[in-house]
This record gives sequence, structure tokens and C-alpha cells, in this order.
Amino acid sequence: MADRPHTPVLDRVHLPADLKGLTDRELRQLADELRAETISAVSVTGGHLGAGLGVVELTVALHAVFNAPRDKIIWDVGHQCYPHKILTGRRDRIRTLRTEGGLSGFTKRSESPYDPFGAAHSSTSISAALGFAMAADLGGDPGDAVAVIGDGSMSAGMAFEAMNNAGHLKKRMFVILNDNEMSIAPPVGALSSYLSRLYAGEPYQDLKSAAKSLASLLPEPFAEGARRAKEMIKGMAVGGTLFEELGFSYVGPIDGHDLEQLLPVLRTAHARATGPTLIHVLTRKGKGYAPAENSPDRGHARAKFDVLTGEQKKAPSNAPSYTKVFAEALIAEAEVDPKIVAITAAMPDGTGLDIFGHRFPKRTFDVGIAEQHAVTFSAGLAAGGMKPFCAIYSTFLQRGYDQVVHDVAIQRLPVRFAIDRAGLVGADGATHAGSFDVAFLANLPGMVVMAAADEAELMHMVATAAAHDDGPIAFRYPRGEGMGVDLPRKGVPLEIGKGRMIREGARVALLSFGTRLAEVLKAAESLAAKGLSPTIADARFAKPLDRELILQLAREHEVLITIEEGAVGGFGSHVAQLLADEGVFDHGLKFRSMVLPDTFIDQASPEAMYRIAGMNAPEIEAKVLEVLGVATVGKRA
Ligand SMILES: Cc1ncc(C[n+]2csc(CCOP(=O)(O)OP(=O)(O)O)c2C)c(N)n1
Ligand SMILES: CC(=O)[C@@H](O)[C@H](O)COP(=O)(O)O
Ligand SMILES: [Mg+2]
Repeated sequence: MADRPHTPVLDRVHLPADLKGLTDRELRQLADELRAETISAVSVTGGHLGAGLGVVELTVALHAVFNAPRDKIIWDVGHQCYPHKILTGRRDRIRTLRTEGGLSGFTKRSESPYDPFGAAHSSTSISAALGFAMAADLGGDPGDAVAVIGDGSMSAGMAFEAMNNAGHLKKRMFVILNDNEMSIAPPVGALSSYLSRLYAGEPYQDLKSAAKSLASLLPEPFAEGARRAKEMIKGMAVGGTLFEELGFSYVGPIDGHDLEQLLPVLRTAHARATGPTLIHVLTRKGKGYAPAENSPDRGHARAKFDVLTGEQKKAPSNAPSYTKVFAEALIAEAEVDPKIVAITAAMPDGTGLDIFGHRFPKRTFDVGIAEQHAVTFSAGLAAGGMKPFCAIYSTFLQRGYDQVVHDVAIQRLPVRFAIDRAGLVGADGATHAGSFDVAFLANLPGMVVMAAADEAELMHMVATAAAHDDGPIAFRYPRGEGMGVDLPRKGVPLEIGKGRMIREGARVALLSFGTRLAEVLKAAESLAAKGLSPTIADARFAKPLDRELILQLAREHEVLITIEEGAVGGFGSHVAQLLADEGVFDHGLKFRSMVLPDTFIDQASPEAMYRIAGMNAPEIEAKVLEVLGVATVGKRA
């Protein structure tokens, strides 16, 4: 077990109410101890480190000034909430973060009354806070609403939709803009430059009126110190900030690591604000832990690590990740096709487009956290004659669904969707599971939907997408390492709507869509020992279906079972529709579709999540035996 830090003040804090009895000096010490405890905890669990370290002082100050859970502190994304969890009664479980049965890595309503609103996808906090503020106003739950949102998350359209609404409704609510000049990657875009200009030596304009307007909201702290006043006046002095134009009182920027600034500003804002108030706080991601601060992503997410050295304890890899294979396959296609361009919404590293971007900087676009825009921007690129590969995690593509339907599919534009993190992803849990993309894409007219069974298949699907110009096409692949199969030098385009036979057998046909194929093969090995030899096929396409293959499997077998890493409504549902339409059920086929269960599965290892979902080899084997009505030894209860 890693050494626990010495934390005499933190040991006295069990709930935020305990902060009320601490002096400002003790609060400073508390912040130091909270930082040490956060580092120690993440070193044993792995997880989001840098964001939490950057808000340690802010977390202490918010809980010292506001009265949670009556006041609702809403952490945007929630990846910075570990210090908050430690202060809100969850310290005893903090070393279970992101593990099966443990604490979630994000805020979660069912976990604690101190998590008033769940998160994990970005840029929702201001909308939620405004909802709480209005509810309080209308006689619902009383208390203040405080949204804490990062500069990266602030760039998303949803944050501005909420600000626009809040400025109109004029209710008291707080937005803390936690500006650390980082997203996961360095932030991009005009808003980021704007925020930098708010504190980067703009000439002060109209100092007197700025000071006056600030003084009307926050008189006391400014009387106290010229330095603090100057810091805040800088922001005011840029002259009617964007936030003020949207109807917010703007305060800042202030040093988010200096409790001597944070506490008086928050206390005064808490005591006096009457309308929407935005407090602009400058912080450093990874603050106080050199290995994080000094790394290019400021310690955004870490595997378990050695606290002294910062060295991560990663299991050795046996195969390249799907993400890397995708990036390299796309580079190979782009080398010979100058029309190929790539788009990411703030996930260059996660999608592998950082690798593509090194090779083709001018053909790579990081649009910031803006999935909706990413999709329609890609549609525009396609309409303009380019071949866009829009690389988005399955879970984040959910946010761009109307754009997929309205801007891409209806116009039959050849946008290529590279859908990473398909299926269950593990420690990030239900919010990040890629469960729904097949269901929400395969029902769209003209959309081609593929799933790779291994990394070589992924290469072929990249090539297929590059060659496909007749409408939109999507291919999905999971988080993590590939199967370790031999890779071709370059992918070869697949025939659209054609699956492949893997192994011919008898009685039972197992039709896999995606990387469950490996589990199907394992199940088949075990069934072989029981004298059963199922036919195995890889569908490759959920849309268009390989009708010929499916009908042949249905005709020639007693049992047909589909399996996919997705929710109901996806591949299996389309197969069932085909079989029903063709009257195959009339002839007694026993058909089963193995899909993710109708529940949100909490964080665990991906293997454990698939076990819970009943989709590993033993469950596949049990399903076959159950349908055949033979021995069910080993079947899970
Ligand atoms: C809709 C959505 N897109 C992408 C992500 C992935 N993501 C998680 S944190 C993050 C960066 C957020 O930056 P910022 O809000 O500035 O917080 P910081 O990490 O800098 O504290 C991104 C892109 C997400 N969670 N939600
Ligand atoms: C908080 C968030 O949304 C990301 O940091 C996410 O956890 C990244 O997931 P991967 O580790 O799969 O890239
Ligand atoms: Mg940031």
C-alpha cells in the first residue's frame, strides 16, 4: 500500500460543515493536505489527476463559503471532483475510485447528496445550475447554484446557450470559470485566445469606471489590497467582457491557488450578488505535483503511478491500440488521397488524430469540445468536395445526433465517422460506454455501419470508408489493445454489405458484429469439447445487412445467435427484422440476439462489465446450450 500522507487538518473534516470552524490559515493547510491525499489516492487507483489538483484551493474555498448540499456545487465534466469527494464524506472510499463497486470517477446523484447533478460529458453545468436557480425561485429546492466550468468546456455551444438564457432570466447564480489554459490537449479556438487576452497585458481602459462597477458588487476585498484590486480590475478593464454582454456580472481574473484572493471574493459574491455572476479564476492543471505540471497534458489522466517519481505502472502491451491502428491506416490512405481530412472535437490524443496531425497538420482540425459543430463542419467539408473522417468517441457522438441526421444523412453527404471507444470502456463507466451508436446510426436511410472484429479489419474499414463516396459511412472499434493479429501493409476496401464466414459448422450459427468475435471463438472451442461445432460468421456490416449470408445461416441451422457490443435496436434488431420480413421464423428457427442489457452498467474493468452484461465466452456458450436445451453446466445465474 502506498504511504498515506500526514493530514491532521483533513482528518478533522468529515463533511463540508466542518470547514466552517477552520481559520483561513487552517483552510490553507487543509488545501495542502487535500492535494497530498488526492495524489496518494489516484496513485493507487489511476484516474483523472491534473484537473483535480488544479481546483484544490477552489474546492476548499467553495465548501468554506457556500453551504452544500443546500447550495448546489455542480462540477462540469466532473473529472476534477476527487478533492470534492474527499471533503464530502467519501474519503474512506476514495481509494476505490473508478473500480467495480467503488466510487465513480465523476459526480453522481445516486452516490451522494453533495453531487446534485451527475456529469462526465462536458459543458452541462451552467444549464443545470440555471435549472436549480429557477427551481429555487419557483418554490423548489432552496439554495444557491454554482457551476464550476473549465475553459475547455466553456467553448462548447451548450455553455453559451445556458449563458444566453441565464443572462435573460437574471436570477442569482454563480459560474466559476476555471481557466487553466488547457483542455485535454492545449485548448484551441478564438474563445481560448479571448480568455488569454482578459489577463495578458491588455491596456487598461477606463480604469475608474471599471473599479466603480466592480466596487458595486464587491466592495470590501478591494479596499484591502491594491494588488488584488489590480488583478480584478484587469479583467473588468478590457471593457465590457463577453460575459457582461451576456448579462453576467464578471469578476476577475483572480489567482485560483491563492486562498487570500479566493475566499474574500467568494464571500463577498455570496453575500452580495443578486443576478448571474461569473468569477474568472486562473489555475494550473496538475498544480502542486511536478510530474503532472510538467507533462504536456498536465497529468490529465494517469494509470496507477509511483508518487515519488510519477512513473506510471502500465501493463505491458501485446498489440497496438485500435486508435493507433486507425491513425496509421488513415495516414496511409491520406498519403495517396489529398482530399482526406480529419476532424476531432478536443480529443486529438484519444482519437489518434495527434499522430495524423503530425503528418498532415493542414488537413487536421481540432474544433474544441464541439461535437455538433464537428459533424456539421465535416458535412460542409464533404459538400465542398473533401473526404472528411470525423473521429469521435461513440459516447460523444450522441451529442451530434441531429447533425448526423439532418446535415449528413438527409443530404447523403459522404462523411466518414470513425467511432472510437465503441462498447464498454471500463473505468469511466456508464457515461462513457459506447452502447448506442449502432442503434442510432443503422436506422438512418443511406448510412453504412461497420464494426471491426480486430485491428486488421479496422484497416480494411478505413480503406472502405476512404473509397466510399456514395453517402455517409461509419465504422466502430473499441478502446484499448487490438487482438495482436498480423496487419496488412495497407487496408483493402471491403464490398459494402458483405460479411465473412469464419468457420462452417452445424446446428448452431453464431453471427458476430464487432470484437466479440474473439469471445465467440473461445466459446466455440469450449463447445467443441462438448461435441458441438457451431458455424461462426463475422457480419462486418449492420447496414446494409448481408442478407444472403444471414438467410443462408438461418436456413441451414437450427439456432441463430447474433452478438454485438451495443444496445438493443442495433445489429441484432435489424437481423430480427430481416428474418421476420422474410418469414424465416415461420419455419421454426430459434433466434437469439445477445445485446447489452437494458441497464447502465457502472464502472469496472471492461472484462467485468462484459461479464455483468453476459457477453463473455462462458455466457455465449451457456446461451447456445440453453437454446439447444442441453446441459447448462456453467451457466450464470
Ligand atoms: C461532450 C464531451 N466531449 C469531450 C469530452 C472529453 N473531455 C473530458 S475533459 C476534457 C477537457 C476539458 O477541459 P476543461 O473544461 O478546460 O477542464 P480541465 O481538464 O482543463 O480542468 C475533454 C475534452 C467530454 N467529457 N465531453
Ligand atoms: C473525462 C473524459 O471525458 C476523458 O478524459 C475520458 O475519460 C477519456 O477517456 P479515454 O481514456 O478513453 O481517452
Ligand atoms: Mg481547462
